[in-house]
Amino acid sequence: MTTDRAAARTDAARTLGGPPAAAALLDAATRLAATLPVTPSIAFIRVGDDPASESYVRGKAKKAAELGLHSAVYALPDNTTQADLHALIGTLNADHGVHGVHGVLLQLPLPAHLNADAALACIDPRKDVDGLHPVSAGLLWQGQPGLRPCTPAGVMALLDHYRIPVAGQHAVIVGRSALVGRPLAGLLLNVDATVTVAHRATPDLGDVTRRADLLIVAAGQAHLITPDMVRPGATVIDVGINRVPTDTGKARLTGDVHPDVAAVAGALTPVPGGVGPMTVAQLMMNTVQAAQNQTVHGHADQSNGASGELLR
Ligand SMILES: NC(=O)C1=CN([C@@H]2O[C@H](COP(=O)(O)OP(=O)(O)OC[C@H]3O[C@@H](n4cnc5c(N)ncnc54)[C@H](OP(=O)(O)O)[C@@H]3O)[C@@H](O)[C@H]2O)C=CC1
Ligand SMILES: Nc1nc(=O)c2c([nH]1)NC[C@@H]1CN(c3ccc(C(=O)N[C@@H](CCC(=O)O)C(=O)O)cc3)C=[N+]21
Repeated sequence: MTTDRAAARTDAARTLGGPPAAAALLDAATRLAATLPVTPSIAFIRVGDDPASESYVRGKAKKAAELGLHSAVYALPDNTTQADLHALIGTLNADHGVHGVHGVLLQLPLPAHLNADAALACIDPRKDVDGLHPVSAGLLWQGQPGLRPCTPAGVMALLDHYRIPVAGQHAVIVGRSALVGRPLAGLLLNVDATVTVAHRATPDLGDVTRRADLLIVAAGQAHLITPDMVRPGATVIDVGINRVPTDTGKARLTGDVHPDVAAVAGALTPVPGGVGPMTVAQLMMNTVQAAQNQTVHGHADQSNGASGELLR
């Protein structure tokens, strides 16, 4: 009877919704913030007029306000120079004290004439709430405490929330960006997964993805992952956010995973409503932790992140 019912269903996969897991993370961030002597404060820097970046920063600032954190958005014009950008970061780095800034987030991508890596490297590592400074990346790869990139850390929090086992599992990541794929590989390795990272030069992507117990896709290619590329019962995390046109002329968001994968996977994150909300929630947690590291005795002399909770 059970078998018949399972066979009749097209959506076998358990849906791993982002909002409940994000709510738990936001609640933890709120409780930690309440123990601090300061109101955590984050500065967003956005350059140019990319509509997606505008909307992401608006969403993050709104969430910060909901949690009672301070935030400020620095929207710089498209013709901003590298020196202007570094000067603003320097000012925010130096803004210490009771009403100071604890987190600095540089929204990517930047206009083509600007060097994002050079700008990210200017951020004080203690204020690197996006976890993209080379110091943060190095600490992650050494398995040391530090601020972790929000999307990869949000994926880990989502897996944790839904009690998806990671230790001993074969995790396959599609994508190797500094923002998502690479740091995710480090985080999974730190909790004892066996990790494979695939990219455009991987000759037979399906051959690799079919080996995954845990498949995480961050390629930015709508519906790249089809059902034949997924081992039955695997957990599939769809990080991709793709804007595709619809008949009505309005863009619709879709992931890197084809919807038919739901018939094969054991568990699957939706897009939207999956990893996206986790990214925003993790940023709030990182901001509160950065504020703690900068203000609470015993945390102040750390280069970036000291609490045991940051280890993974
Ligand atoms: N939900 C969220 O919170 C977030 C979602 N995103 C989304 O995640 C996606 C990835 O983002 P990001 O990492 O910044 O993107 P990048 O474009 O920087 O990196 C994409 C990676 O995917 C690989 N890739 C692309 N196409 C293929 C393919 N056909 N086969 C194998 N590998 C492929 C690329 O390989 P190669 O290196 O060889 O070029 C690259 O490593 C995007 O859709 C983005 O919008 C990003 C951040 C947060
Ligand atoms: N320095 C930097 N840090 C980032 O973290 C960063 C970045 N640059 N550049 C771009 C990507 C993308 N990103 C998302 C954040 C939230 C959602 C999100 O909340 N998505 C909602 C839907 C949002 C909508 O409807 O548009 C969801 O998936 O449900 C998505 C994507 C962070 N990024």
